[in-house]
Amino acid sequence: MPLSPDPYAALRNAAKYVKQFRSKTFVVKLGGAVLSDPRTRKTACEQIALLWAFSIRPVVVHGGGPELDALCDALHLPIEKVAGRRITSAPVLDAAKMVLAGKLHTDLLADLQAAGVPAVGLSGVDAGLIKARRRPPVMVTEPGETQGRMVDYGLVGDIESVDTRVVEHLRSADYVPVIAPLSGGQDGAVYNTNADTVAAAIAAALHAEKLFFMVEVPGLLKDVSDPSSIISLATLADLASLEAEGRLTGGMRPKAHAMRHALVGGVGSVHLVSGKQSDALLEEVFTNEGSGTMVVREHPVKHGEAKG
Ligand SMILES: Nc1ncnc2c1ncn2[C@@H]1O[C@H](COP(=O)(O)OP(=O)(O)O)[C@@H](O)[C@H]1O
Ligand SMILES: CC(=O)N[C@@H](CCC(=O)OP(=O)(O)O)C(=O)O
Repeated sequence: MPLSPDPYAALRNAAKYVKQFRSKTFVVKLGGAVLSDPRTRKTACEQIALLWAFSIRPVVVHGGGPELDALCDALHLPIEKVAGRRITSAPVLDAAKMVLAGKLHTDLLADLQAAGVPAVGLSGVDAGLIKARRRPPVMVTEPGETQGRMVDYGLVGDIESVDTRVVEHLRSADYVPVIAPLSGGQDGAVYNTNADTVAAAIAAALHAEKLFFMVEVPGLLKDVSDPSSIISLATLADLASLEAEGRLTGGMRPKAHAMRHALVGGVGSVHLVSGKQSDALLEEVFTNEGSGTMVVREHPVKHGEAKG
């Protein structure tokens, strides 16, 4: 529901949340679908700028899957994803570096800067921020399949540790870190790591108040083909049921895993909001009803309590 049409009532209501979230850390993960359209990217940056203006401390993590698909296509490299994660050969990893720590990353920094956010770009490789090891071949069962199959993801990194010192250093000087989903391994290795996984690990390591995923859809859907089937509030148990029923497919699978990781790791709540609908992030933060899906560990918000 949008803000109240009475501007003073809206202001009073929003002020409650501004006070509650002042100095709190919000990790905002921008998905590829939001980033690949310059208009939605700009709108997302403007919303992040408003959080920043209200003394909320954002840390941005970005994806870039669709832009990487486009480069792989142009370079005649195969695009293979299993359970929402990319099989990454050496040439695909090179393409990932070009997109995720190159063009897309720089364009996002420029938009954040234009919106008034003092953004500084990093990847997980910088100052050992994200250390990973190569994912060994794993058994994966896709929704609808009865039997799993062994998948070798190639140069995909499973996160082993997060060293937030460089992030804290930037934040202590009032910069906003913007993190690309690459990770560093032993002996100078670089790995491709899913951006949802990175966002969850960063949010947990920073003890973030909230983690937001800005996505193409309005929120978590009971039926992915029906945008009106949005679930406003879910617990981890609800998420597990949806997964068991095969209702989470494609990119929502690593996201579900990431949500679980963040909440178990101590993040207060995880939110899935539209990156396409203007102001959906602000609505989720500053209104009682919110706009998307709020996921909490176990206890549903008490009846009548606000979502914000
Ligand atoms: N139950 C579900 N609810 C919402 N989205 C879902 C669901 N199951 C699958 N999806 C898909 O997951 C997508 C989000 O994952 P992904 O494409 O990886 O996002 P991004 O790269 O933008 O972070 C949605 O756009 C939607 O197509
Ligand atoms: C291992 C793996 O899947 N890495 C992802 C990294 C980018 C990403 O996660 O982008 P989105 O958030 O837009 O999906 C990839 O190569 O697509």
